[in-house]
Amino acid sequence: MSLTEQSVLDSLRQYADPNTGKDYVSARWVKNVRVSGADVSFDIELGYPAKSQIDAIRQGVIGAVKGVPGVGNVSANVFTRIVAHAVQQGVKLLPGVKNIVAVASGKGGVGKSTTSVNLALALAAEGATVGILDADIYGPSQPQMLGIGGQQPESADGKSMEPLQAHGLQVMSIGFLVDVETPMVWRGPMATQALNQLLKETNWKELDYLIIDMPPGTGDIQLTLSQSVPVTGAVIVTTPQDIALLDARKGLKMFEKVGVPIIGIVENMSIHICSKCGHEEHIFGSGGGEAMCKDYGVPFLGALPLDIQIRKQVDGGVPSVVADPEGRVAELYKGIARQVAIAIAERQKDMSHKFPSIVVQNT
Ligand SMILES: Nc1ncnc2c1ncn2[C@@H]1O[C@H](COP(=O)(O)OP(=O)(O)OP(=O)(O)O)[C@@H](O)[C@H]1O
Repeated sequence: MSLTEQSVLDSLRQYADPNTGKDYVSARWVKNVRVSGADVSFDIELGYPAKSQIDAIRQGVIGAVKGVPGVGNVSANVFTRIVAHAVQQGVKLLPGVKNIVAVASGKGGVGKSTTSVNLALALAAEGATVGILDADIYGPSQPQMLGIGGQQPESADGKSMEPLQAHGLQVMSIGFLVDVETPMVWRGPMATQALNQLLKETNWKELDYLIIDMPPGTGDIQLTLSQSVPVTGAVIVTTPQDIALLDARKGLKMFEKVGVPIIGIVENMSIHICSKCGHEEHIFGSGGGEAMCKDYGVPFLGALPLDIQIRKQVDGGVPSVVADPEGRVAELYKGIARQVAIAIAERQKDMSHKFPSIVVQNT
């Protein structure tokens, strides 16, 4: 086989991405192949953040092309470019935000906020620009979980707000604006208006992903939000308890109803490991989350143990992914984040900017 662009592409088909299992030629992530004499260079444009894996991927693709007879020097430029993907029909993307992931739960207290913040931090750790919007009107906990409680956003023009910064994330929370100690009684329209304002009047800066920590439950507020916010996909958090699973099913149906794809389900507090003797116990039952995923044909993203460190770290303002980045729990969150990013990368890209907006005018 002589050295041509085609023979380079054929050799690259032999290398499967370590996360998607697919080759980059089929994914159309190979760009700018150049053959000059015996030397070859090309770009691999990953659709998901992979800072910790870029070197290994570069070695892998170079190795694949080195197998072509007659090849000399091979150089590969591997980088990530995250683009905006399609959202519900008729809903416009937000300026400065490429992809929105709604993290929801059918009921409160299952660990939705803990999962949201660790997911956001895991995406950021892999090199993405990430924001988190705490829309949990019933118990805004992100300011405390990120160690920035008591702070307030600044506004230069009196109309829009600057997000706060914590552990590399851009952060906005309903908790910055209301007194967390005296929870307000939110009526539906008031809550959705406040949350929409919070989302749209924050100066998000070039976000690859915005994680929204949704209010728990599946009532009117949640339904209106999932209809009006441009969501790329939803992650549902549940515990293995029957009652939580039942509520999670309602959450799943709510998103389906409004045309938001479900990225997958995270099972939290899945297994308790005794910190003294290491004994493992399924306090809330076992296998429920996975069974639910099978029933509904949605991916099971992973399970987090009921672990005192998770609680201590997040409640102390330094979530596990930052507190112990190489630890077992951080690895679990990173695995979930990777699946979320890949699911988004594989979705249809946003094409709305390619079409002119049609304005009907009476002249
Ligand atoms: N896997 C876990 N192991 C131990 N503690 C956890 C775990 N996940 C969450 N927690 C703790 O459980 C409590 C509730 O978690 P969190 O606030 O994330 O739940 P939530 O679903 O967002 O609740 P709500 O919707 O009511 O605000 C927190 O104190 C948190 O630290």
